[in-house]
Amino acid sequence: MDRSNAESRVKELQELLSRYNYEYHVLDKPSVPDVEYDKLLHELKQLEEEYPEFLTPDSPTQRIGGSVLEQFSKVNHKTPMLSLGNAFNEQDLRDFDKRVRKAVGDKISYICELKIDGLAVSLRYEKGLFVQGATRGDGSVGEDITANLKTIRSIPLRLNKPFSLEVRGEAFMPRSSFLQLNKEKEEREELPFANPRNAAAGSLRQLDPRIASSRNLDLFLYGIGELGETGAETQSGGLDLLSELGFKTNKERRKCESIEEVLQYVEEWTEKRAELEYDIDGIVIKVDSLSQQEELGTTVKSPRWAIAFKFPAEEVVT
Ligand SMILES: NC(=O)c1cc2c(N)ncc(C(N)=O)c2s1
Repeated sequence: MDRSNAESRVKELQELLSRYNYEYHVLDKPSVPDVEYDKLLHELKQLEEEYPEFLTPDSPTQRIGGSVLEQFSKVNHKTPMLSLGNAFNEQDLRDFDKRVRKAVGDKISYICELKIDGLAVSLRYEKGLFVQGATRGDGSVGEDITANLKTIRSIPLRLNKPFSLEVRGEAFMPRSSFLQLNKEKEEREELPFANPRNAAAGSLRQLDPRIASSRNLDLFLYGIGELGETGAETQSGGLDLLSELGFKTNKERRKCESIEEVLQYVEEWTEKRAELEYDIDGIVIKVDSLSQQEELGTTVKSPRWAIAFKFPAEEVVT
């Protein structure tokens, strides 16, 4: 194949494989069998080896970086990654609703989202390209785990629009992967992980991205830093925008027009959370309007416009 054909074939394969990857890992609706994906990926790897000038950092072949890191460098979060205030029962939620109404009046809508039991991370994109990913750390300073996050196939290496923004989400390990990993650990007489959250945290803290890549991690995005730039007016609109940009968001979210509807949603998921393929440790309830969120503001450590209902800890069967 001559150079100019190689260049257009590389571009065609990068587009095609990014789309197939998106269909499989974000939409969970693959349009081609794995063997087709692997064949095309192999062809792209060969062409990029033969013509390295056509290799780009966002190519589907660049998910697993080469080097093993000595240590993680530090990342200062532009906007702090706050923690959430907790609610443990119906009265706590009613008190939250009262506080919100007192501050911004009675015209409010809430959005309820599943609280993923994983590790909070932030991803930074510049002109649409994934450039850096970090752990929450202490909320202001986290660890640079870009190489490990690149191995999570549902994270787009390039957005559908050349936006520069920071997004937040929860990295997690699906329960099936957790059970498989512990089975392999026990076979190797290694100490198993206590739960999927520890397994996800331990995997993202590996200095060798090849190990992180083997752990089948995933990520749900739920927040956009500096929302204003993107024109979203509500949290639910922000989630729709994240989906449009190619991110994986959790589809179980629900708009609630009253605290009664919030309580219903909490009740529903208290019952059926075991049906999910991943662990959740509660429900996050947020005031949907971003201008009302601004009005409510934050305390030093958590937003006044959101609260986490925590499920009662499950009795550990010994
Ligand atoms: N600490 C936080 O602010 C959050 C933590 C989490 C979490 N673990 N899962 C889901 C959400 C969400 N959908 O907003 C949030 S928000």
